Amino acid sequence: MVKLKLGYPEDPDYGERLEEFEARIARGEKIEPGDWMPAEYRRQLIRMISQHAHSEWVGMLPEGAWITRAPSLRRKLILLAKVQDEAGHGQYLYHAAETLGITREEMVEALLSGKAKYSNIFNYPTLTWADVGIIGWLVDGMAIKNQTMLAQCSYGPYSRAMVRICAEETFHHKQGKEAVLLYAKGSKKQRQMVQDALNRWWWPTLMMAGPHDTDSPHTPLLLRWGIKTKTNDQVRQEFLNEHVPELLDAGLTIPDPDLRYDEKTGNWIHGPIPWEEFWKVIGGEGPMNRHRLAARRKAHEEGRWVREALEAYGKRHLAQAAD
Ligand SMILES: CC(C)(COP(=O)(O)OP(=O)(O)OC[C@H]1O[C@@H](n2cnc3c(N)ncnc32)[C@H](O)[C@@H]1OP(=O)(O)O)[C@@H](O)C(=O)NCCC(=O)NCCSC(=O)Cc1ccccc1
Repeated sequence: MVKLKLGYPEDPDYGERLEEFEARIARGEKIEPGDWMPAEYRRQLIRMISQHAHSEWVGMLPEGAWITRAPSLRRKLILLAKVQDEAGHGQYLYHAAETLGITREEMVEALLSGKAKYSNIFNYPTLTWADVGIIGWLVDGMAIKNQTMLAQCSYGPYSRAMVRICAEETFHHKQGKEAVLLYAKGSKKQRQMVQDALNRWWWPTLMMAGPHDTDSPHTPLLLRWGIKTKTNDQVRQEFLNEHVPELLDAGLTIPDPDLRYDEKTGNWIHGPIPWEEFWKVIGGEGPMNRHRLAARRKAHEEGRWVREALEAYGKRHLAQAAD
């Protein structure tokens, strides 16, 4: 897939280079695109950043479905801006991945052919308008916890993209929270609608942080090389500690009969997560996987003429500049 020019273990200076690379990370220096890096560091970053970019692009679909059905002009404007931001996040992330030697075409092909993963969370349907609020508050809430951790990561282009993305996600989070709090105090129908949305999105949101650390094959190496700066369980715990008290204060019921507060650690402890569902969803068998990929393929086909026009324009522009 990617032609790696540097970082092969058969390089006679590999040991020395690796030592210096790890020392740079330990000193908190950022690794930049032209710098030496182990082939596996590059591979892991391409995997993660491209999955992240795909998630942003597929992530436009569940909420995008509600743009034409928003209950007011204000809500419609907010949602339009949010979905547009997600397209932009995908762009920054694809660019960050391109600095590692993979092309946009290769990444898009991996997504459209169903080879690449993207976040489990976007394979669920948005059944009511309240889902839009819950996605903003909870899904963006989990995304922010994960991305604040990634903003500290050792790869410069990824960490810088995360800083900007997190600033925009904070707005997404606030608008979702504002909507949910309003509906939680609203009419009986609004309260039921928002509780139903919470019931459906709660467990998939907890799964978003990834499998438990004991079942996460990539975490040890990603931590060692500063790609991740916290583990999946640490990120999930931060999410719980912030969101559980706020959801309870809003008068909502969290659909976990085993959820409890641990006085000793100050942590909210969740009950068993239905991991069979997670593995099924990320294996392509979630409720909306086929639908999501079909929508992305359709958008890709319908955008073909724009890509071709841009290419033709670029070529003509270059030819004119050369004259
Ligand atoms: C934490 C984790 C997701 C997973 O940790 P790792 O150490 O990398 O993996 P680990 O060893 O723990 O797992 C083993 C296998 O399981 C896979 N898998 C795990 N979790 C998931 C999952 N949730 N979904 C699907 N697959 C998952 C994993 O890839 C691996 O499979 P592989 O070997 O590749 O075949 C990490 O990759 C990361 O931080 N990524 C960047 C952030 C990112 O992508 N964010 C996306 C949301 S952006 C957003 O929401 C913005 C928004 C909001 C609202 C609306 C619209 C947009």
